[in-house]
Amino acid sequence: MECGVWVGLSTLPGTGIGMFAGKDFRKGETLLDYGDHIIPIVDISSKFQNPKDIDRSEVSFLWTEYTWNADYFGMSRMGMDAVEVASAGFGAAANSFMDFVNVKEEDTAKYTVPDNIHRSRDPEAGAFTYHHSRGSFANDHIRAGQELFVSYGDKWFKGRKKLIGPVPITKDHVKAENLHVIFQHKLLNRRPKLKAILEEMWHIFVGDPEFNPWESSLLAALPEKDEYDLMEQIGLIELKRRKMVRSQEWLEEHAVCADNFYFGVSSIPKAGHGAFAKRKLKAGTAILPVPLIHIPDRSILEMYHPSGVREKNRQNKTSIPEKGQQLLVNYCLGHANSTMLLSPYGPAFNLINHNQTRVNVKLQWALPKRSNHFPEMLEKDPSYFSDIKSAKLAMEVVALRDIEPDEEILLDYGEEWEAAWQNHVQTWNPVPDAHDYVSAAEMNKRPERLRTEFEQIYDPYPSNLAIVFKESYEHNMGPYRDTKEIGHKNVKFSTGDSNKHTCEILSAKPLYKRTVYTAVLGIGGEGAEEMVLLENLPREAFEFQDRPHTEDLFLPNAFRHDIRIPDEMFPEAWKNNMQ
Ligand SMILES: C[S@@+](CC[C@H](N)C(=O)[O-])C[C@H]1O[C@@H](n2cnc3c(N)ncnc32)[C@H](O)[C@@H]1O
Repeated sequence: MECGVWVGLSTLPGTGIGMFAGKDFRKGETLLDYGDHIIPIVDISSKFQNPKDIDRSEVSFLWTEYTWNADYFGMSRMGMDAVEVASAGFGAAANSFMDFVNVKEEDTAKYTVPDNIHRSRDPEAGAFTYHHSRGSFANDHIRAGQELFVSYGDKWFKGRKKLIGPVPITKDHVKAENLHVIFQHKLLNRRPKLKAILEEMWHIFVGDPEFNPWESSLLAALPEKDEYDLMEQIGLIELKRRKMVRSQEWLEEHAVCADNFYFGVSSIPKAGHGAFAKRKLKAGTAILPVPLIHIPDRSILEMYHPSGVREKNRQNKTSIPEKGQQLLVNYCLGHANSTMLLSPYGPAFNLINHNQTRVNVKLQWALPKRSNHFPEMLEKDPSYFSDIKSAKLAMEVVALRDIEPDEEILLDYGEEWEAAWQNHVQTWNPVPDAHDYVSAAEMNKRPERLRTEFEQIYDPYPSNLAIVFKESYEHNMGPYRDTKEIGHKNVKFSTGDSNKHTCEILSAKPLYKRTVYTAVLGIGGEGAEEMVLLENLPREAFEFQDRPHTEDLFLPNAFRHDIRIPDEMFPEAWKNNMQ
């Protein structure tokens, strides 16, 4: 069967699912016809400051093991507190093995607002993410069957030794092989250089005060006992590489293809982006793996203003959600009678839209032989899942009928979702000031001259916008190096990004057929900032930024509803919330 990327059990024992190449890829080639869908999870840490949550001793949120820091995507300024990013697809579902990384993930995502959706007229505003298509590429020549490994970075593995044990990090395999050579051929053969070698070993084992053989990522890189002869012949790297390959037959039986779709704007007006069939898909076949992160208590996704949380902490009151729910809710699977939500973290599922008349796919629990799905979990109470620190559930998307190439993939999200959506559209009204709203992304495309602080008094920008100075500009160019420190002041807002600075435009003047600006920048951290006056700055040195909590996903009237799991497949044991 033709398939570029498969999802099945990883070749790394005990690590759940992995992703596999279904064909050869040249270095630089794109792995899938769609990138990761990017969903921000905002201010989630403020949940942990909530007395109600502290009472519950430990709040478990498994996504934190899979998310990315929003700094990578320039999204950290969205919230008041930390912003994490769910990068469903390679960013969350691929394993990492540092000496064998063969996939490069883009560190940016695309930003588009399809169908010109605007909060002044469209009930769809803020109901889906505008960040998408984070691509992944082969960073080496990849052969069919090889497991695909992304880089989590050495730091990630070092920080998780207690949780997952020692895992070899960068260069550990070369070091481990050298260690073996030293033992076998130099020390054991008692060559005259014994002293130097012993010193080297001493350094490796004893010189490092942190060294503990059971925690050593280097020793973890050594092969199994019966593999030493083979290592002698082909080397440790090649030995390991051969173990990270699945045959085509294995993949067809034990994995599900993740390469059946491409990305596009939905055929449903204003529904956002969608998934489209890349090839003919046969009725009754599993056409997409859906690995799931369990969220035993959906209240973790209630969203509120962090200052509101602090205020409530002081008064020792339980929290009342002030800002609705995280956008992630719209991408989760749930049931009316349960606090449990399941959040898909593999590729493409987050793109699938709802339709009841054109529905062509359904969900089913995954077959354990071709996923990381443990049916016994369906017998447990939701509270049991709080202590489960790795994903153990999976579904599959199954074609209900033959699906032709280019057809949009559509799922029935359930009666309750449909009713909630109809009600939302019928009762929706724009928020006050919606007509004035222009997003920073839109504003940054406009070529017009920036308004000075004085001009903004009588002709203000929409209140969601701030102008910031980009430090990257400072590094690249610099006709204005002539800076003057002019004092300190309290910051108006945090740019949420150490490379961007708050600024005020004092004046604009023409210089060699272009406009240049004089601006005061605030440089420094929280609280008081150092003020610096810069002159002759071009427009490229500035950008508009959305102030925290102003983007569409924070709209109090944005639609929020989980996708409903059909009654017939929802476990009785999970029904802890009978209304
Ligand atoms: C799982 S996402 C589907 C992908 C989404 N279109 C996107 O661009 O990210 C679910 C969200 O898509 C939108 N959506 C899906 N089906 C829709 C429909 N039939 N009509 C309107 N909006 C829809 C809603 O905003 C919903 O909350």
